Amino acid sequence: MIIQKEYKFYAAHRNEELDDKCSNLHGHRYGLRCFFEVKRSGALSTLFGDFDAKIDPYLKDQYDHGMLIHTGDSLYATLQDHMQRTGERFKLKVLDGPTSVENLAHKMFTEITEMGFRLQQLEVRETDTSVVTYTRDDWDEHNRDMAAEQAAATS
Ligand SMILES: Nc1nc2c(c(=O)[nH]1)N=C([C@H](O)[C@H](O)COP(=O)(O)OP(=O)(O)OP(=O)(O)O)CN2
Repeated sequence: MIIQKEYKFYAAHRNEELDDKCSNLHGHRYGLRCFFEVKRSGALSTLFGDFDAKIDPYLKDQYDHGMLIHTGDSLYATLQDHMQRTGERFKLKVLDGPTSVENLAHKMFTEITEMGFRLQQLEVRETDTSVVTYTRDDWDEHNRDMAAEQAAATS
């Protein structure tokens, strides 16, 4: 059985690798639609509130009104330098790759899985017209690709 739950957060980002408007620092209202695999026990399965109790604070603490940033983006070093010099603290959500919806979906699929939920798929909406549907198969393939890249880098 699948339970669908929807969430949202606001965050800044840019994609420094793209040679267009997306390399400008800008913001989105990100929308998440989670498809959770659950098991029924009697009249109920996982309570809707059990998802919210973990996912709402996770989004508030780690993503909402923060900035998604790639460690390889030159802006990351600049922001770190600024924080060190001024003592000011920015809420940064650090990704190992560019902050595309595809990479964000991988990170969030991993983090929600680590909370103990089993996702069948995750939809991540970046704009009014663009949504990425990221399945468990996509996640498995992404993990395999990342492991292979890491092995190649260390060999
Ligand atoms: N496959 C992907 N394509 C694009 C991504 C991405 O993450 N994965 N990201 C972007 C940009 O970050 C951008 O913010 C969104 O771009 P775009 O859809 O072109 O923005 P619009 O303002 O045209 O949105 P509308 O809702 O269509 O007005 C680009 N591509």
